[in-house]
Amino acid sequence: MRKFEVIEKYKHLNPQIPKRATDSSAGYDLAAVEDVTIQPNEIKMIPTGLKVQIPKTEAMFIFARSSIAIKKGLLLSNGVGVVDSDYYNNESNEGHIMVSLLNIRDHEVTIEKGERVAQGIFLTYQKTDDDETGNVARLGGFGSSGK
Ligand SMILES: O=c1ccn([C@H]2C[C@H](O)[C@@H](COP(=O)(O)OP(=O)(O)OP(=O)(O)O)O2)c(=O)[nH]1
Repeated sequence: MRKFEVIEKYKHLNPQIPKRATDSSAGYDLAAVEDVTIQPNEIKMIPTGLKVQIPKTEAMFIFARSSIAIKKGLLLSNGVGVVDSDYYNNESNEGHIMVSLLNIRDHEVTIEKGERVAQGIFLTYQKTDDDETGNVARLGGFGSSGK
């Protein structure tokens, strides 16, 4: 199953289900679910109001949209985001997909509700021959696996 869904507590804001721009576009455009203002040199997490079901053998990678960097001076602060399949419905934030942006301009920049800030691409990943991770389950959201 590969499917975007709305996070319960954001239903009233009516988040857009991501779409691809053309038939050959690889990325599903991810939009902000509410207005967010980012100060110079500040990193802000942009809520999408969405979660995503992903097959176990895949992850969704969050890549930049070129236009957001060129027009607004916003970069993905983490380079590329990785959304793991077991992030979906985790107990701390239900699997909320966030886009982490850094403002490199010398003035504040506002992202408006519905503005597309990044793109999600589904890719398969490989395991090493001697991988022994086994059945370790994710408990929470960001940073939880290292706690
Ligand atoms: O841009 C991002 C990056 C991550 N995530 C979510 C999905 C991912 O499954 C989870 C954990 O991300 P990651 O593994 O990159 O963070 P970590 O700092 O290594 O935390 P953890 O210990 O939870 O893996 O956070 C996002 O929503 N957006």
